[in-house]
Amino acid sequence: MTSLRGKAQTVLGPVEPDCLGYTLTHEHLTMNYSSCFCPPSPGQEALSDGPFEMKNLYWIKQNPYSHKENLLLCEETDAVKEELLHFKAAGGGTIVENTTTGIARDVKTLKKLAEETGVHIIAGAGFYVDSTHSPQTQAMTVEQLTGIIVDEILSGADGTDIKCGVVGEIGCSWPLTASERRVLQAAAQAQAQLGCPVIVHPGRSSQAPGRIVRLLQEAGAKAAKTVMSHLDRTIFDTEELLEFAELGCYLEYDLFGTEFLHYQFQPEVDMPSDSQRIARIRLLIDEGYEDRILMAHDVHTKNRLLKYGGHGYSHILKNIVPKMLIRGISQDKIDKILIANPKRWLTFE
Ligand SMILES: CC(=O)NCCS(=O)(=O)O
Repeated sequence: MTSLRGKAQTVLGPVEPDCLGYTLTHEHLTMNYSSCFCPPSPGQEALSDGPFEMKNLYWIKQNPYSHKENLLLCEETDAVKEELLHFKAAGGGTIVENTTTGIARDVKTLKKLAEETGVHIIAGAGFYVDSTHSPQTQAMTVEQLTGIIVDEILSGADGTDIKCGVVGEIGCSWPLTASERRVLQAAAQAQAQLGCPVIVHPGRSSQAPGRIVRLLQEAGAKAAKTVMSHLDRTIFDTEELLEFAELGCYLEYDLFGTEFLHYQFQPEVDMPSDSQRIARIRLLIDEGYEDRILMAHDVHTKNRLLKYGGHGYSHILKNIVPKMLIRGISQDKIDKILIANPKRWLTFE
């Protein structure tokens, strides 16, 4: 328990959770994803190094991780600011910015964006996947990692006094590496000490989410303060999904707007469409999990921005909510998913 009890913590300081409003629980406003570059298919190297052009946009949409410039969301602060103003005009209130150590978190830029747009921005503490862990991170004990995470929440991140308000996204590969396991245990200890929200990026296996939640629980975390991200690309089987839901964590469908034929990180998986995501959410509501569902876009490459012909940060509010209503999901349930559930998760206990 800390003085943050009953509050949510934004990059501008603690706020009353009632003021958060419509909340996207998994986005990035500035990050560098070059560490996850996927070499292009033979013969496509020139496209990979080339600039954004109208005639390349479809290729970039299908191969987002093979276009080098596309991975540099950190270069687009002006465009992101404009988009945050659109998000606010569409009724948006809060964005949880999940960039952690390893993919170029920039809390100073987040603070400036919050000041200039009036959107509440909540920054993430902790570490991304193992391939981005520094040798120092790899060598740390759970206690040392816990100390860093707690400090990022209580004192400030990256040498600033700008404080994080969630732990994560904590990056996990499949299978989990030893360093990732220690980071998860540290996230759990930070949660036990501070009562803070935690959010996890699972490895690409349907077994990963369950393993992670159990590991967190064994290390002292509460499933009810934990979000499992990227379920859209991770659990496809209905029985497996409902079994996982029983563990009691938040179930996040956060790749809205991502529609492609070929999922570069895992070609054997068919990335669902937005309509299929809505159908999964409908199923979870029908099965009684409406208090556990969260939604977001996880914008993390340039091509997802309006500036590059993408869907932007307002896609859920402008396009997905109307479609959810058409599919029989009531406004009351939508408000649970986009307001009440994020608020409960983001409030420190
Ligand atoms: C930034 C990030 O981790 N995005 C997730 C991409 S994935 O394809 O869902 O793993």
